[in-house]
Amino acid sequence: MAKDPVRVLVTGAAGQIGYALVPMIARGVMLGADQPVILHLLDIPPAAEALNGVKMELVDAAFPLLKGVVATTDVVEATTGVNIAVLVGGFPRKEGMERKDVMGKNVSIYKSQASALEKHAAADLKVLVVANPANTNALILKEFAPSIPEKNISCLTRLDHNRALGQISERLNVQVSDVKNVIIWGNHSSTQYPDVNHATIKTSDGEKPVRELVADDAWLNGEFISTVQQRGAAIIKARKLSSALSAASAACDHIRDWVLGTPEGTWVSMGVYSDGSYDVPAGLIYSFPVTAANGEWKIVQGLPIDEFSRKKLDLTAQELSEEKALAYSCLS
Ligand SMILES: NC(=O)c1ccc[n+]([C@@H]2O[C@H](COP(=O)([O-])OP(=O)(O)OC[C@H]3O[C@@H](n4cnc5c(N)ncnc54)[C@H](O)[C@@H]3O)[C@@H](O)[C@H]2O)c1
Ligand SMILES: O=C(O)C[C@H](O)C(=O)O
Repeated sequence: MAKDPVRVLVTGAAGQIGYALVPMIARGVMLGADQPVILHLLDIPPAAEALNGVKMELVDAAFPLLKGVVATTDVVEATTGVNIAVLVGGFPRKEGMERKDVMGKNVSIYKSQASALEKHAAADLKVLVVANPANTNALILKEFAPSIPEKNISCLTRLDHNRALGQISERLNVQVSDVKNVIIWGNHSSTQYPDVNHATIKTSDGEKPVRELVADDAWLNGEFISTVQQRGAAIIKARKLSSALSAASAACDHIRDWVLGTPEGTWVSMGVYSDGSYDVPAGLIYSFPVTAANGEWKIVQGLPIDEFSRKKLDLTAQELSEEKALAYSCLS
């Protein structure tokens, strides 16, 4: 029997990530090739005409899985009945700006969208915040939507995770699909800690540690980390626009693994509400290694953390605590 359609909201749908993301969702990349979807697209009035153009193209693409498109500038209409919300709407960082510069503009959007989602979305709503500052926007959303379970609110660090896989694959000239279990800890910002201490590569002799195969700790502890941390800025410098196709693809990976489950023996990185695991302060949205099954994620427990890593986990937690305070000061 055909499945009932899932309603997926994309905010900022007239923007560049939105333009890359909505066809992926309509093709089944996010929820599977047998899952019909109804797309809810929200943007603000100045972008209404462009948003309508996106809707026209979705109709023109004749996606078999796409059962309807609601394109609107009305937050209530956009959020009504949605099962999944991918929140991309906001102001992106431009060349030379730090994420903190976009804080004030964005957290107030997330406060108001929290209320709309709380009132109008489906009871099983899962939220992915993409717009920066992604962790802190997600935290504000959580705090201003107290009836949405905290386990249903997340932010995107899968792009950073995928970037780390990509760097290892390039360095060793191996298939990216043979690299797994890197971790992004902390903030989706330049303080994030891309950690390869538990990462492995599939070889003809079984799985081998990334550290052993790379055999260059100076690179792994230095340039590798800074390349992943600074990749967003490098894309902005090259494109004069922030990453879009890779962000859209990562958003699909994030929701797919959350809803359909992570492969056996594999974890991914998700920004989720901290419960104090790994001595990360509770009450932050922090990126952890997670596995998922039956639509629920779980933080991978018990990984040994060495002294080098500990400092980096703490540094990015510190930044998130400061962002939280700054967000509240912007809202008051
Ligand atoms: N977490 C990540 O990995 C990651 C990666 C790339 C980009 N980003 C962030 O994603 C966001 C979107 O990036 P983009 O390049 O698509 O930007 P963009 O400017 O092209 O698109 C943003 C869209 O949001 C709309 N918008 C603004 N306020 C809104 C509101 N209140 N409600 C609904 N829509 C609203 C704008 O009109 C615009 O169409 C930015 O904040 C960017 O920094 C995050
Ligand atoms: O760095 C940015 O602001 C853009 C985005 O978050 C990215 O990681 O590409």
